[in-house]
Amino acid sequence: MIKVGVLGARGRMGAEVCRAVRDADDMELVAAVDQDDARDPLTGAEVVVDFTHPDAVMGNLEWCVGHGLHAVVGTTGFDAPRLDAVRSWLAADGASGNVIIAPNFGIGAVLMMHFAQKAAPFFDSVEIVETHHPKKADAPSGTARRTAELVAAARAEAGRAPSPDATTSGLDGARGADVDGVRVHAVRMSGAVAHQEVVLGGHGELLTVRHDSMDRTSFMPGVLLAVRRVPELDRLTIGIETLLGL
Ligand SMILES: NC(=O)C1=CN([C@@H]2O[C@H](COP(=O)(O)OP(=O)(O)OC[C@H]3O[C@@H](n4cnc5c(N)ncnc54)[C@H](O)[C@@H]3O)[C@@H](O)[C@H]2O)C=CC1
Ligand SMILES: O=C(O)C1=N[C@H](C(=O)O)C[C@H](O)C1
Repeated sequence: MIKVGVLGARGRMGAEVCRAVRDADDMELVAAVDQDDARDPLTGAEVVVDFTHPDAVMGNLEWCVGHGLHAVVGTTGFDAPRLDAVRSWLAADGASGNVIIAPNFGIGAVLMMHFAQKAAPFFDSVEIVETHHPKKADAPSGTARRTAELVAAARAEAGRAPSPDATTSGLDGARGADVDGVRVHAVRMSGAVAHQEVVLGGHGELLTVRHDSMDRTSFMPGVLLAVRRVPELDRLTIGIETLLGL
């Protein structure tokens, strides 16, 4: 049995993870911790899953690495300096745990990102529209940021010029956020869970790659896969693509 602890256990995702771990035949939920709870019960876990808040996750992760625990992190808000900090903790003398940080654990969402990355070099234009529930703290979503980075890298490698855009005047924000030269638009909508469209445009045609998470159970197969595999990974892994053989 894999002993699992959950950080953010009373949140939307954390509560779903607790359910999924309890239902898994090969896992045991040994600690369910939320804000202001002591972290000590997590020391009985082999793998800690974090779905908390971008402001909280770095402190949690440093603590997990310092205690030799493997960590599966779904919390968003990771940029290059944050990832460098995690790498430095993992490289410290005596550090023994591995960490996987994934902006999206939905299998369909990972495939959507992969398909967008594959398509990106073939089109003149690409923009991303993400739609989430209005209680989401960060914008754009971690998934949209990561998709933009992957799409931008694929286009740069193929020698693609930036998406054409003749805008010379406009209201702030009208053209979305610029992530590595890719425009990202964030919609916050009651009734939504997590949705993303990558729109690609070329000669007389548009291709839309779309994914919808209708329910937070959509993330659980990916979370459980990461919990099972994190002990055999090499220090820091970004995304679950490699776990899926992509
Ligand atoms: N990677 C993925 O597939 C997914 C990632 N997310 C991300 O997960 C994060 C959480 O999302 P939700 O569950 O919707 O948020 P939420 O607000 O419902 O839950 C967060 C929970 O974390 C707790 N918390 C805050 N600080 C804490 C701390 N220092 N220690 C322990 N618990 C703490 C809060 O009290 C709350 O119960 C967000 O960053 C979100 O973007 C959400 C869905 C899927
Ligand atoms: O906050 C959410 O809900 C989600 N967050 C992640 C993100 O920011 O990409 C993953 C998914 O989109 C749901």
